[in-house]
Amino acid sequence: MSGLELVNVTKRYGRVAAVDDALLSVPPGSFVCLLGPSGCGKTTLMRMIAGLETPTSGDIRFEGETLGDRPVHKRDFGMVFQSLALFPHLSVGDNIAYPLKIRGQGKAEREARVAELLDLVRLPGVADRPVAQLSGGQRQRVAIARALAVSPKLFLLDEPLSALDAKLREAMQVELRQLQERLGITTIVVTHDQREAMTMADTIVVMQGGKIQQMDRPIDIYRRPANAFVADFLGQTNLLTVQSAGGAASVAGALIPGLALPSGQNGGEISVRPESVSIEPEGAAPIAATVEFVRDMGSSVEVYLATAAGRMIAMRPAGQNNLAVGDKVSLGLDPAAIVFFPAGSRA
Ligand SMILES: Nc1ncnc2c1ncn2[C@@H]1O[C@H](COP(=O)(O)OP(=O)(O)OP(=O)(O)O)[C@@H](O)[C@H]1O
Repeated sequence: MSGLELVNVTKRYGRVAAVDDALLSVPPGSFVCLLGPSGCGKTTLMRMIAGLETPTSGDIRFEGETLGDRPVHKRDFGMVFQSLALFPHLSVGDNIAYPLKIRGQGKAEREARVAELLDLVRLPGVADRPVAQLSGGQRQRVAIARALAVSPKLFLLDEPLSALDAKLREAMQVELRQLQERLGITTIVVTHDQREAMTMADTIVVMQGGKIQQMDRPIDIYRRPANAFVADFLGQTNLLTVQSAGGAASVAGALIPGLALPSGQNGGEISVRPESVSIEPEGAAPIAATVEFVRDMGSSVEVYLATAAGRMIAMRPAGQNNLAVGDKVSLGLDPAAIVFFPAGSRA
C-alpha cells in the first residue's frame, strides 16, 4: 500500500497540541473525511499534509516517500480551501488555466484542458464568463476544476461546501463523491458536518482535542462507535449510565433484558441510537417514560421522553405519530444495538 501515511504526527503551538500523535493510513483511491468539532485539529492536520505547516514531530509519507519539508508546489496536490481564492477579475477559463500557465503549457492545450474540466464539473461552455457572474455553487465547481487542472495525485479540500446553502450543499456532496469515483483520486475533506461526512466518505476519521478518536467506515462508526464522544458526535444517540446487576445490567434501576456487561465491568455508559428504542404501552417495557415533545419530520417521527435515566430520544417510522405530550409510555432497548463503554472512557 502506498497512499498517504501519517506516522506519529504531532503539531504544537506553544503548549497546545493542535494535533497529537496522529497515526493515519489513507489507501490510494479512497475518500476520507476528517470530522470533528471546532478546534479539534482537522485544519492543522490538513495543512501539514498540504505542506502549509511543518509537523513538530512525526513523519508524513506519500507513495512511500517522506514528504519532510518538501514545499507545497512540489507536492503536486490539488487544494480547495474554504475561501476559494478565485481571481475575481479573470474569466472562468483563465482561473482554471492559471496553474497550467504557470507550468508553461501552451494556449491550445490549456483551452482543451479547461473545456474538459468544465465538462467534468458539469459547467460546460462558461469558460469566457467572468467569475463574478457565477453563483456560489458554480464558483465552487470552478475552484474544484482549477484544483484538478494539473491532475493532482492527492485532492485536499477544507470545508469546501460550508459557504453554500443547505440544499445546494447536499447536491454538491453527491457530485463531489461521484466526481471522485470517476477520477479515482485519493481525496481528503475536512468537515465539521457529520451528515456531510456520512454522505461522501468511504472512511471517516473522527477527531477531538487533537487526537484521532476513531477511523472507520461511516456505517461502522455509526453502529460501533469507539467511545461516548464519537457516539454522541456522529448522529443522535442516547447515552445512559448502566450498572451491572448480577448477570444482567440495569439503567436507572430498570433491568434491561438481554444486556450483560463484559466480565469484570461493574458499570459504565451505553449508547443506543433513537431507532433502536421502542415505545411501548405503559408498563410493557423496562424504562418508564413520559412524552415531552413530538417532532414529526414527515419521513420519520422523533419523540423526546423524560425518564429516570434522563431525557431520551426515540425514532419511529413515518406515519406512526399517535403520541401526545404527557402520555405515559415505556421504553425498550434493542440489546443487539447497544454499545457499551467502560467507566472513565469518555474522550
Ligand atoms: N497558528 C496557530 N497558532 C496557535 N494556535 C493555533 C494555530 N492554528 C491552530 N491553533 C490551535 O490549534 C487547535 C486546532 O485548530 P484547528 O484550526 O486545526 O482546528 P479545526 O478542527 O480545524 O477547527 P475549525 O473547525 O474551527 O476550523 C485550536 O486549539 C487552535 O486554537
